[in-house]
Amino acid sequence: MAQLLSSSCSLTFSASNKPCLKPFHQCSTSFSNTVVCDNSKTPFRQLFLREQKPRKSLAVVNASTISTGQEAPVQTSSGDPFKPKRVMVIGGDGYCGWATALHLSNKGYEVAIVDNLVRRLFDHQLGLDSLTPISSIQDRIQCWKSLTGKSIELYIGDICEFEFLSETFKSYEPDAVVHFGEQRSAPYSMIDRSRAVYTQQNNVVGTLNVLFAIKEYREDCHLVKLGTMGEYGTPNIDIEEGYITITHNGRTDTLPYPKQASSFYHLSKVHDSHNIAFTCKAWGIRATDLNQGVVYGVRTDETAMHEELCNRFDYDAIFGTALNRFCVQAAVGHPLTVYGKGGQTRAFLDIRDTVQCVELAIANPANPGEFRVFNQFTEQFKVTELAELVTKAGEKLGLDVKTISVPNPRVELEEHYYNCKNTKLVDLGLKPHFLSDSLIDSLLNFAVQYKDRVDTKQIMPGVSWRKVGVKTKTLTS
Ligand SMILES: O=S([O-])[O-]
Repeated sequence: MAQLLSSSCSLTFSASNKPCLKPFHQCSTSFSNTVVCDNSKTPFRQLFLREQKPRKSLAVVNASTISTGQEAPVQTSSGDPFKPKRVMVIGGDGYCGWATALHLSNKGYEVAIVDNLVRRLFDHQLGLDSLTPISSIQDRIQCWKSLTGKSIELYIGDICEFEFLSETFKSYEPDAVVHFGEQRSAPYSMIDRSRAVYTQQNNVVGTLNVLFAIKEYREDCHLVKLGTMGEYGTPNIDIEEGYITITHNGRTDTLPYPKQASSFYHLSKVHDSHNIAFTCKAWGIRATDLNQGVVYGVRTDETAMHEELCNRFDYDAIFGTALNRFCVQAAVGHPLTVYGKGGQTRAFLDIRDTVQCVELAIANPANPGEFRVFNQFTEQFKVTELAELVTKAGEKLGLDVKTISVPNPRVELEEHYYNCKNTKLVDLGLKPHFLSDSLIDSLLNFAVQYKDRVDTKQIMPGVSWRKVGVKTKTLTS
């Protein structure tokens, strides 16, 4: 069984290859507006907390105010206009999930967070920590309520356990599910066999369970699923939004764009996409796959409202995303670590655009049976370009920023063609926050503010795509 909160960071996986998480939710006591389950046998004392839902209708973003490009208004299966109000955010305690849950709540949606808090557990297991101190999910939600008067319901549990998920669905009755609840790190999935198996089981089974829950209990519910631009790999042709029209031997068809994922994590997202596409066809599920680029930034309008709402900011080699990591490296005088030649081009977006994109997808739902794919990013950069931008911004602040090339732990092209389409979210009304000097300045200042919390041992890559083996690793560097 996993030894939680162990300072020696020893980690054991159960025979089923899952980090041992159970039992996170066994409800027993109910009082006032909260249902609490306390399993005090786990060192990580978990609460299953569900505020009783007020059934009053709230002002919601009106789908009809934003142009969808669709000819007929989106309808429920009974023919009424479909206006989502109740949104379930799976993975709502994570980096993108927390920012999204608050944003949707702020915009007038009723929001429930579903999370098993495993992301916090990964940090304990691997000896990592967010640059920013983050409050417990219970304190975060309480703080939001006292600042805004808005309630967010909370369901703690694992969506891979169908009984938990079905109870949650029946209780909350979502109109839309935003699914961030996956192991989201490529390096994590390449640490060892057990993490590779965990990533694919967790991600693929979790999504499959969500699809079954929608079919069984909420057939009009719109699934907004976080995919990744990494599903496409780096083909030597333009990357379209989900589909490509091909003429072959004189015949033409529009087909799913080829997938060339390059880690067990990215492959889990490819498998998800196939399962979702199939269930849209077979069962009439309505779904949007948001193939998201690399997210940077930390503040959104909502998380900036109070320090207890502060989002996590990962800078380590497992969960840290490129630009955020470079800013922390610059702040503490660690050279920026470019992997290999650094000519890898990727698609990027500001976390303020993540929350905007999800809101747009929800407000403009897919039709029943439709499997939409949106490429969710705003700009493309080479890794070396990002390093140059951070170097320049650092110099302005008086920081001495150096860049080094480290042996590339990944198997990937280090120089390649890359040109991706991203018009669908813009057509729905996305107003991008492009990467500007002022954003990099503020990220750098942010990193400087918290630099005493930086553990430089977390920075260098320790997970190799070629050396991944069957022996369970307790440390990654
Ligand atoms: O919270 S996450 O996505 O690292």
